[in-house]
Amino acid sequence: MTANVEGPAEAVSCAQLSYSFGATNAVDGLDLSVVEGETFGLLGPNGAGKTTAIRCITTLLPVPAGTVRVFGHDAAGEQMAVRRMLGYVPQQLSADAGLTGRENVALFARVFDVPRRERAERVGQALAAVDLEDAADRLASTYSGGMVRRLELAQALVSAPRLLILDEPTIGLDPIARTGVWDHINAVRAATGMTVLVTTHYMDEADQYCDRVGLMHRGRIRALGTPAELRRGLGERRRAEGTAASGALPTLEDVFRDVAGSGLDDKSGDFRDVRSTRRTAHRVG
Ligand SMILES: Nc1ncnc2c1ncn2[C@@H]1O[C@H](COP(=O)(O)OP(=O)(O)OP(=O)(O)O)[C@@H](O)[C@H]1O
Repeated sequence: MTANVEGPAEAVSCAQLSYSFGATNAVDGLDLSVVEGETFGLLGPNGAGKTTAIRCITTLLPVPAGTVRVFGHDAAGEQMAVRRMLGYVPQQLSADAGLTGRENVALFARVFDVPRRERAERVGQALAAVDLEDAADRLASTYSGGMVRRLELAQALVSAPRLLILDEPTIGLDPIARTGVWDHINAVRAATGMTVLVTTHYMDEADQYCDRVGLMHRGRIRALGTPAELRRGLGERRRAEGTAASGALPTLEDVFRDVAGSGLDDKSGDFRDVRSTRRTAHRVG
């Protein structure tokens, strides 16, 4: 491990991480570095390997090749130390509809070993951080989609993680609910200095909320930088090639299409849409 006397620590470091499902190389030699305190967006088309990489980082999948470190702890050899550092909001529903909001968060507090005498206060603080105090004693089955997402955020925050990992936190939410989720993430971040690693398919969110983004395609990062750097880079390249559209600066979506190329136009997008819609309907219904 390298001594890092100056500057922020590395919150996540993946070196040559690979993970295969049979013949499918889902993650294929991924190098990734997330700096402490930043919000890092992992973008990429369906099937790029984002969720698989995240599951390796959270220790939910093993690390068969390469290394993964979270604040210096090896995900392969120090699983419990890694888990104690992070809060994780997965794509799938993690709240129990048959429990109240408070009971759901209390369950996570127990699982994450929040000391018994601090639990009630910490659960209250986590619910307050996502603006769910008034609804805390209602069954989660009565919550809207946006409230469920905020509840899942409270579950992940109750252990006061140094690193919050969110897999598509705003998928299927209306624009106001999406803004609400981000406002709460950013408020906690401002108060605690927490690092955030997020995947999203919403380029506008990545542009607005992420300090840096990595565009993943076929298992590894193909473009990396601040959203502004990536947009500027594509603009300069197009001007040099003489292919710049008059007046219009490239958007992050243009960068995404440039990196992912024809991969965007295959069948997976349609399947994805269906899956997202179903997932949202399931959440809210
Ligand atoms: N449990 C699994 N069994 C077999 N193949 C899998 C499994 N999970 C993922 N894959 C495959 O691994 C590849 C990467 O999938 P992954 O879910 O990591 O991508 P992703 O970038 O998160 O996609 P999305 O944006 O659609 O969530 C895809 O080809 C996918 O079909």
